[in-house]
Amino acid sequence: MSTDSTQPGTPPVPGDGPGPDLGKAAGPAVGTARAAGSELIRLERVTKRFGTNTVLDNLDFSVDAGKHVTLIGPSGSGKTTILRVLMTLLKPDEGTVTVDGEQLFPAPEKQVREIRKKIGMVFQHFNLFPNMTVLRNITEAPVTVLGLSRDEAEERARELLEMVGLTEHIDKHPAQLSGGQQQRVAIARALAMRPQVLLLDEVTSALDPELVAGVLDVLRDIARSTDITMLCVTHEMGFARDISDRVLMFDHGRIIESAPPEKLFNEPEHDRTREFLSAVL
Ligand SMILES: Nc1ncnc2c1ncn2[C@@H]1O[C@H](COP(=O)(O)OP(=O)(O)OP(=O)(O)O)[C@@H](O)[C@H]1O
Repeated sequence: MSTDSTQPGTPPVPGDGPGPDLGKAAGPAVGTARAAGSELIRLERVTKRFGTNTVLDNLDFSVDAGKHVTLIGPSGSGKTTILRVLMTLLKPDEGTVTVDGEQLFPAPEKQVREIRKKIGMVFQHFNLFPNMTVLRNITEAPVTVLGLSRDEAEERARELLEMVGLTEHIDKHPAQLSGGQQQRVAIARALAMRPQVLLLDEVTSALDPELVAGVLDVLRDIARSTDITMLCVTHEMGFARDISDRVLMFDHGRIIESAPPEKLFNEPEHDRTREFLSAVL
């Protein structure tokens, strides 16, 4: 299937819009090259329950390489749970999850580790190592997990810090930075692993309002100038509109509407989507 698909019952919406222009990638290489258009993530009939609470309900969707897909919907509808399943932080009760053609549950530990290297995640709370400098925060995993030399890792880190506009803060510790700056370090740290897909979980929710725009601008730039696949959970509808090839509207653990942003935001088909958008826009 050449476009991101949705669960059965959701009408397919033609046209994901243009994919990223792979030829115009400027700045540092942030992802691992992967044929655009091939399927990178697939969830099939995924159900996750916490006790009697069904948080993901027989969910099907896929994301093609190079696409930017955004999950929106009310609080508690299961958006973050999807990202946590992809990160193998949670195991679904039913269904299959495939990343780059390899199944995650069950999978041998070595395979899980290899799949995890293909996935970068940025969390709501930046989760930086407080005792390490900015540079060390970014180089640590490439050195210890990927086996890069420290010189190679530092060269990559410097390119990424330039991209997120933090070159002059390279030797500082997280506590010396604003929340927005810390989040930009977290973005650089995720990209330093050259993941195929970047998962973004409400990355601006913990920031003071005046710091939100700087972080979103960095992410817009990454979306525009690189070929990385993005799966974002966000309450920033303007951002979702700007960067997404497809927006998925969640409610009660199901995708109730899936469409390119211009369609979903301008002409939503479902009453629930209209109701949600009128509350948040
Ligand atoms: N570890 C857990 N144990 C029990 N319940 C959980 C756990 N994690 C999530 N839940 C519940 O699962 C439901 C979905 O949570 P999730 O965080 O995925 O929602 P969300 O759509 O991302 O919400 P928000 O927009 O507020 O972040 C919620 O009812 C939440 O309370």
